[in-house]
Amino acid sequence: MSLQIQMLGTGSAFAKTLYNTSALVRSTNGNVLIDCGYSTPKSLHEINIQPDQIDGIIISHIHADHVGGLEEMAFRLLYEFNHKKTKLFLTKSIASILWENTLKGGMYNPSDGFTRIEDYFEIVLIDEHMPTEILPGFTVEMITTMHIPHKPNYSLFINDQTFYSADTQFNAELLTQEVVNKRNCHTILHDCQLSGHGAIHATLEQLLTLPDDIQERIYLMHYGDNMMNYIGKTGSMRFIQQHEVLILSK
Ligand SMILES: Nc1ccn([C@@H]2O[C@@H]3COP(=O)(O)O[C@H]3[C@H]2O)c(=O)n1
Ligand SMILES: [Zn+2]
Ligand SMILES: [Zn+2]
Repeated sequence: MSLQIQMLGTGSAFAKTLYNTSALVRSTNGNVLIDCGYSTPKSLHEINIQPDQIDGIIISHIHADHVGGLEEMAFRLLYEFNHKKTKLFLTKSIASILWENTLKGGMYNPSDGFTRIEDYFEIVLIDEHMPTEILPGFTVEMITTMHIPHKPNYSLFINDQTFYSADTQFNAELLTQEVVNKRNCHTILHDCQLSGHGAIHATLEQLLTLPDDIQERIYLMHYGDNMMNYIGKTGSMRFIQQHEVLILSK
C-alpha cells in the first residue's frame, strides 16, 4: 500500500504568505490530517479536497495554527455534509483541554443539542508512546515533546520510519539517539525557526549543529515568510514546500 504525505502548509504561526504547518497523509485506505490550523481548510480547498474526504485528524497540540480549522471542519461536516463525523485522534491530555479551552466557545449550542466534542467528532483516544493503527498501513506513535512548558505537545513517528516534529524545542538527543540511531528514520520533518533565540521552537542555528548524516534526512517546515533569504544556508537540510508530496512507502 502506498503512503504519501502532502504538506498543506509549511508556515510559522505568524506567516502571512504560507498556510499553517499541517499535512495530509494520503493512502488508498483514506486521508488523514496531521493538525488542522486556521488556514488548513483553505489549503485543502486549493487541492480540491472536501471535508467529507477527510477520514481522521490527528492533533499535536492546541495552538490555533494547529487546531484553529477544526470549527470550520466540524460545521461544514454538519451543515454541508449531512452531519458526517470524522475521527479525531487525540491523547487524553489533548482531549481534556481541546473542547473546554478551545472549541466550546464557538461550538457549544445547547438549543440544537450540540454540547460536547463527541456531538461533532468521533473521538478516538490514543495512548502516548504506543504505536496505533490510524488506517491500515498507517501507524502513528505520539511521543511527548517539549514546546510550551506545562502544556501537552506531541511529535509523531509514522510507521516507525518518519519523524514529524510538530512544534518542539530542539532536542539533539532525541534526534540523534532515538530518531536516527535506534529507529533509523529515513525522513524527518522538523519545525524550524529561522532567526531568534528559539525558546519554544528548534532554530535553524540549532539544527545546523546536527551531524551531516542526520541533516540529510531533515525537511524543514513551520518557517517564516522570509524563508527565501535562507535558501543555501541550511546545511544538508532542505525546506519542504507548501503542497509538496513525499512518498513515505510505495
Ligand atoms: N513563549 C512563547 C509562546 C508563543 N510564542 C509565539 O506564539 C506562537 C504560537 O504558535 P507556535 O506555532 O507555537 O509559535 C508560537 C510563537 O511564534 C512565542 O514566541 N513564545
Ligand atoms: Zn505552530
Ligand atoms: Zn505551537
